[in-house]
Amino acid sequence: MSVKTLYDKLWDQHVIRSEQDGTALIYIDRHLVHEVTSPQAFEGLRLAGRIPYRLNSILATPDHNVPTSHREQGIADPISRLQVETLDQNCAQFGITEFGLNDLRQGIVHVVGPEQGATLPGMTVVCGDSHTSTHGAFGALAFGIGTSEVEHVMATQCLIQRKSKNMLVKVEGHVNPGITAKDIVLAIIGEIGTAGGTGYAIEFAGEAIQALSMEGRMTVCNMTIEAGARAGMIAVDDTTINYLKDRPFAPKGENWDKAVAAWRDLHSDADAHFDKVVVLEANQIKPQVTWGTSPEMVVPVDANIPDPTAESDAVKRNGMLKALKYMGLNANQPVQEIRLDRVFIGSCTNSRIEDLREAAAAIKGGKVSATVKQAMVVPGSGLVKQQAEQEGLDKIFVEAGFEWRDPGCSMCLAMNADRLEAGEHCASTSNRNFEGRQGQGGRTHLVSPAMAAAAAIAGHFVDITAH
Ligand SMILES: CC(C)[C@H](C(=O)O)[C@@H](O)C(=O)O
Ligand code: SF4
Repeated sequence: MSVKTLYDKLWDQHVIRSEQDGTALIYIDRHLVHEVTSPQAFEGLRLAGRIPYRLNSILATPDHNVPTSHREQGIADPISRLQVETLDQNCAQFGITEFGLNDLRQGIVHVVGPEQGATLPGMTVVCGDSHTSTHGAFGALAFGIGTSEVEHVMATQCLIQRKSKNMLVKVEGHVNPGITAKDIVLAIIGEIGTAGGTGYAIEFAGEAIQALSMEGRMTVCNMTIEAGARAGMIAVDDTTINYLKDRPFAPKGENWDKAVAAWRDLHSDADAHFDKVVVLEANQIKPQVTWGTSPEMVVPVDANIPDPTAESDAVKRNGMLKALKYMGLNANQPVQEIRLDRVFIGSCTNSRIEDLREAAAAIKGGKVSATVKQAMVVPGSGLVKQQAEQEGLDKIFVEAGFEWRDPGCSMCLAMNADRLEAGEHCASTSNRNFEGRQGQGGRTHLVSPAMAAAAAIAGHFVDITAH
């Protein structure tokens, strides 16, 4: 038997046909759908008189355009309302399972899929959304697709792809207390850059990755796309299997046992070849804060903002100057001096139960600083929200002065009512800090949930690992 990487195995198990020119037709097991990238796909099906090939492979939920408060009043913005209603109508017409706005199971599609056990090891998982890489945490081949591909998958259950190269990112040893999956992935992106993974499928491995919970692994794989790779993945182990047991969509009884036996092979073989290998030492990773307008513009919280004059590459130097201008920051300024106007804890990167526990723990009885206009916590799904309330986390947040919202993408991107005003600085647990991402002129700093919560209390960034 030939020696394979995890990616090779997943690929080989799904290829239907390969062509001489490198293109291949692959089979898709799971198709997740949200309201933004599906309307034209459904319209295309209708116009061609087609129906979805395998209905039970599809799971839909609205997330980007949903309001995160006063849901009983419906959706005020007409464009958002139309998007969400269109998804409802399409799902009803084609017979697709949808967790609608008022369903307890509704939430961000990348939180909902795994939570339901709809994302399983060994699957190919697609969604018209770049953060589909999240699902690779389960030893699945998961990647985002465009709207025309959404239609193609619905009609045929297949997709035309080219195989990527193999890249291994190994995080060796153990992280220090207070360092989370978010810090690990930001440090990786700081190291390899936002184009570092272009053309590769990345496998994350090493002791520090194995030590992560499924929530943490999802945070890491979620940001693979920010490192330039469409798919990121982590080998299956007991953590994966224990997480999935008894989830609604997971196999049961004898089928579960058979599935687990097959899943145990979902790891790279000992001598598997990777085209590129990057190694990080976990104990060198500090709490990370982005200072610029790209996730690679990241530094440890105890550092100063980099000085463009020290950068020899002219393209990079100009990028840094432009970012500093947009962010209203100066070279060499200590990161901990950055004052925050808003704090957002949520998004498909960091809105799972463990993230909320970490954020609540970092509050330590404090109150949101008077200089912070708004601090909000947006759970990733209705079920995460319910779990958090059962644990009393909502009370910790509300007593400290945070707003406790309903699930959705919320302030991760300005596609709903939650957004930044021009010039505002936001400590955000999301994954993108591009210009205008959280609202026109808004300034995003990507951090972990614990770092965001601590910054809300202090009014500026603080090193949560300092004694
Ligand atoms: C709206 C959607 C297509 C988009 C994506 O693909 O990622 C969004 O989720 C984002 O995070 O920018
Ligand atoms: S939470 Fe943010 S990153 Fe995730 S799917 Fe929604 S908009 Fe995209």
